[in-house]
Amino acid sequence: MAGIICKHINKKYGELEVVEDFSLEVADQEFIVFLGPSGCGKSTILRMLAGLEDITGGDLLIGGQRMNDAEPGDRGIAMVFQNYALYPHMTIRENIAFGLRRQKTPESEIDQRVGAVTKTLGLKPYLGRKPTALSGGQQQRVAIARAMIKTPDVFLFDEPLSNLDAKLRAHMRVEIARLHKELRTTSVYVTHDQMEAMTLADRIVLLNAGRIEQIGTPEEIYSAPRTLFVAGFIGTPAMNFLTLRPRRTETGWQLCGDSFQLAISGSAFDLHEGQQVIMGLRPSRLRPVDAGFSGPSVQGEVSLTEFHGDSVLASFSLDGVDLGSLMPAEERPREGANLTFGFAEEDIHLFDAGSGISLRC
Ligand SMILES: Nc1ncnc2c1ncn2[C@@H]1O[C@H](COP(=O)(O)OP(=O)(O)OP(=O)(O)O)[C@@H](O)[C@H]1O
Repeated sequence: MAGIICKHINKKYGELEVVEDFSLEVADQEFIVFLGPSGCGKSTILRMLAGLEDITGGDLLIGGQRMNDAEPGDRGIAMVFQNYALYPHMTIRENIAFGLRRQKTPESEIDQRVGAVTKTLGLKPYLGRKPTALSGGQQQRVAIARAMIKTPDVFLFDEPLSNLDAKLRAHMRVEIARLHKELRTTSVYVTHDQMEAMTLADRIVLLNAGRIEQIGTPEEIYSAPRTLFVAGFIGTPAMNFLTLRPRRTETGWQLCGDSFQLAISGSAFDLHEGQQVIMGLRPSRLRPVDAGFSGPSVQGEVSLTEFHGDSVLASFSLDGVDLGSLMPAEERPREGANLTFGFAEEDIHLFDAGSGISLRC
């Protein structure tokens, strides 16, 4: 087992810097997920950890040892790829045993270890088959078995579930979580799927354009996004955003839109007169309220309702911006209804409109 330390790592392709000043400490046994949009540098960082890509600058330590120039095979890692990377001419047993056989491990030990991992992963019935005779999910399980059998210090996963359909992806996600609970091997997992990140990660590293936007537990990233980018990236349906101007009042602050004002205490935020701010509100926190509601609220005419199963997303427009309110399906409003949507001050996220940085103190 081993922790990983990345100190000011960067990666350049010629003049193009695709990873900038990346610093992170992954604790022993931790499950870290790199999350971000396509092209943000997740795979490049993972490949630098694996030794499949040179590190342009900075230091990489695995288990306390500097690994910048170590061969992939000398890093104590095992990697699971999106495309499974199985040998098509070999049986499942041969695929799983390949690494051990190359290390000249005695056959009796290979048998025992193949038996153990295939039992854990439910692969025993398929040992004699070739990879093409397995489904995508089964092939990915073989790829995981092949990584597991090496008993590495660190697992690296590069979008391992991307080629699977939604149902199988959800199933394999649970399987990977279960394996981690059992093995506690330090893991770094790359995905652009926020559900995978939220459910698997001890901590998420959210990346954007080669830079870290935020590092935190799934709860921290969801409930206290530090930037507008994080707030917009995490959460389904996406967060509502409105551009407002704060004005000081005798009792607190007024957030002024073009056609409405919201009175808040503002005590949790670093606000200034004359500033432009962006308010974020999760659709699930914006709910129809009665006339007696005393908290902050906005009004709007429901233009569309979308059925989501247990819930309904009602859309309305305010200051020319489309907003959504997520409510239980049985409260589905009539399209055209004029409603008041209320929320709690604690549910407000405020960001500086220029820098995109959270204004929460
Ligand atoms: N060999 C290369 N030469 C030049 N640029 C590259 C090379 N490999 C990757 N890049 C660039 O580096 C950036 C990061 O790529 P990377 O594959 O790490 O992104 P990613 O976040 O993993 O994206 P995805 O989710 O689409 O795989 C991208 O802009 C990509 O175009």
